[in-house]
Amino acid sequence: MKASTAKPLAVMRASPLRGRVRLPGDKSISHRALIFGALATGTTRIRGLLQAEDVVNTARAVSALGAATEKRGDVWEVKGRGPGGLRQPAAPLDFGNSGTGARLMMGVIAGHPITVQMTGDASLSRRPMRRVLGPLMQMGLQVLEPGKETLPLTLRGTSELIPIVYPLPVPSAQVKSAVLLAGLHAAGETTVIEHEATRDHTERMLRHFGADVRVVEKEGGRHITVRGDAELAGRDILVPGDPSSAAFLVAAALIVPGSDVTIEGVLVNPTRTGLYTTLQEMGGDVTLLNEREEGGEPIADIRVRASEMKGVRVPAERAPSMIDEYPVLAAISAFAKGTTQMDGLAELKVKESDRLQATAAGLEANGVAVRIDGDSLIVEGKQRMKGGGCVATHLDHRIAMAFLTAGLASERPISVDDTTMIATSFPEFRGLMETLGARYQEAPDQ
Ligand SMILES: O=C(O)C1=C[C@@H](OP(=O)(O)O)[C@@H](O)[C@H](O)C1
Ligand SMILES: C=C(OP(=O)(O)O)C(=O)O
Repeated sequence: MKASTAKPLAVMRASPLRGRVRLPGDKSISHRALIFGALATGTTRIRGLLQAEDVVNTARAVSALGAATEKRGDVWEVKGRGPGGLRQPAAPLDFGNSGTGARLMMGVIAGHPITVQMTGDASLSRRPMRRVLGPLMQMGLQVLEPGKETLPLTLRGTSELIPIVYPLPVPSAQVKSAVLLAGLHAAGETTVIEHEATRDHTERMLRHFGADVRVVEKEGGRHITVRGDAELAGRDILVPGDPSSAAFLVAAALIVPGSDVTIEGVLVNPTRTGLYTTLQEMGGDVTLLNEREEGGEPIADIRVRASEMKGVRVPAERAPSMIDEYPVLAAISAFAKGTTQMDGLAELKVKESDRLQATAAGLEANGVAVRIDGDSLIVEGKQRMKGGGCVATHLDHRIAMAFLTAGLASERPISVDDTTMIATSFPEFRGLMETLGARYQEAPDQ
């Protein structure tokens, strides 16, 4: 039996998707704008902040730490506390479903002499925190439940953090960012070394706030250094449209015959655009128009038209630049001609669900030949998807949206067992898809 709060949904076939839309703000940038604003001296004004549950939880957390956040019209204001100025919260901080919120805030808490209990939902409470706690403990953070590596956790920070040089053992922007945020409060220079480029919004935005961030490419790695006497100054931030949310609209337009959709103002930072490169290689008619820069990030309008696609091999080194897009890429690979092989997907196993398993199971339930081989996912594209299956979403928004996208072109309707998690990243998903021509229908509880 499913929990009674689950909201199953079925996809009805779509007429051609057409129109121009603008998407809500990027989730990664939204979290960072709130957090950096809280650390800065003065007020930060954020336009285009994503108003989804993950980001709302981060806003609540920074408020509970003393940095008041307030919405005035379409601008979010954060009253920064200045260096070392966050205070002990009166209650545990609940990060809900959000790995980014929880892990980045661990880096912030590490540098303040406060004791903080952190909690999350069932999905977040299963996700590995050692990857962040390890380096932060080297710097001086204490975990009051020794040996425990999952939420809930109680952390005690210090105003005397020790700077470190930390080679990232996994390609994770969350780990990189947590260590750099702690480094802002350490005595001296903290360096993170990454061998695979992960999203660089922390580096870009810290500079925008006035921090001294140096990036040096050497010995095949990026050495990112921050100085610990940083004093950030409150800034204006404009959050571009989220390319990870745009992915569902782009994928839908590619597979529904006759579609022609333009999505305006999408972030096209090269550390985020692996999916778009891949879709172009598959023969997808995806064009970036009107490329420009806004608020230190590259953005563009994305035009996409329904296309016949062919299977490709997606190299492992591309994974960090499209890590959240594999469920939807795998789902629409079924509509391509031939095999699509996606390599280097180990990190997919530790997201909101084990996305490697959940994606493969969802495809199988809908008549697609798929297999997992080590860290690779291999989908046999037959230019069609039978459909008719119900997909188990495991508290994972991207699994839900991936199959609510594929179902727009499947032969029989696809349903998902729960849609509530979509609100964590993209509450407007259904409304926007319907504006373009998609149709969904509440499905009976499974
Ligand atoms: O830093 C970020 O904003 C994010 C980094 C990625 O996670 P990892 O750092 O675990 O790869 C990504 O999956 C997540 O959606 C957002
Ligand atoms: C992995 C994701 O987010 P987070 O790690 O912040 O929960 C995601 O949005 O796909």
